[in-house]
Amino acid sequence: MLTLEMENITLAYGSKDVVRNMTFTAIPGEMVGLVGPNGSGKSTIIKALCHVLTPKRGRVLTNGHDIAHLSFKELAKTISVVPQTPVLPSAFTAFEIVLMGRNPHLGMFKYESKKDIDIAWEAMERCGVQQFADRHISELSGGEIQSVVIARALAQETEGILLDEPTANLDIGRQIEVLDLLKEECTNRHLTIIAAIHDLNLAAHYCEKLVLIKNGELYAFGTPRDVITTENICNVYGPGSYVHTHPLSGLPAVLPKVSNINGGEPCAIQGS
Ligand SMILES: Nc1ncnc2c1ncn2[C@@H]1O[C@H](COP(=O)(O)OP(=O)(O)OP(=O)(O)O)[C@@H](O)[C@H]1O
Repeated sequence: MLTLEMENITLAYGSKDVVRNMTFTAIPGEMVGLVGPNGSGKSTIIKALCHVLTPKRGRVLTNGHDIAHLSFKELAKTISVVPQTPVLPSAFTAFEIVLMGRNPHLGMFKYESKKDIDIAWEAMERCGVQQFADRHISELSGGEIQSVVIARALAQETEGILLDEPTANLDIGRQIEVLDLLKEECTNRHLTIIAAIHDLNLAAHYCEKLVLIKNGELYAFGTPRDVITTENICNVYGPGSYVHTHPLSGLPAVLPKVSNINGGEPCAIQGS
């Protein structure tokens, strides 16, 4: 089981700090959503959590150990990553891409065993992409590729999964399928999942905790009910939306304010 912590992290590109003093913790069985406007630092945080980017200050801890001291292989056995724009070899089939998830588990100069092949195939079935197994990755749509890369992360069998906009290229039906699957994996296998998610309503529905980021700084951290309030959302994203309570789930739901465009008056603000 994996506890993943950011401890007072500052992240920079060159001399420019883009994330400052970021602290939060994700625990097993919890999905944590990174939410915030474009350019607020979500992808940069994901990069630091998988040690692609070294912090200027602060530490990333896996079960209390500084991630900087883990070997590449140890890290790959602990955390898998679904990037926003995966760079994949176009000549590979979808199955070969998913099988790559087994690489950290192979010995030196060893090929995949039948067990590795079974695990990769099962991950494809769980993600509903088995029908693409023999197709080259260059022949798949953006949404199909995204699902294949999620299958690769599951095949890696790590206790932590980081996802940068996992539903960005998916239609609403697939968004729900993918988030249902991640939620089920998270709950049943006690995984620790951190995902950058733009859609605040999906984030509120699926995540136990949210990290709300404004200009690279932590604006709020807590449950969706604590974090998604009209006041917080307007302060971070601007005044165009309001938060009401979803009639079925009781969770916060974000809608545009009624504007003069469709003849209405701005709505009274609720739930702040
Ligand atoms: N490689 C880079 N070099 C320099 N600056 C960068 C680099 N990558 C990102 N940035 C800058 O860092 C800031 C944070 O970017 P980041 O991609 O983390 O934001 P984000 O919240 O993921 O945005 P989005 O929601 O648009 O994907 C932005 O100002 C961006 O321009």
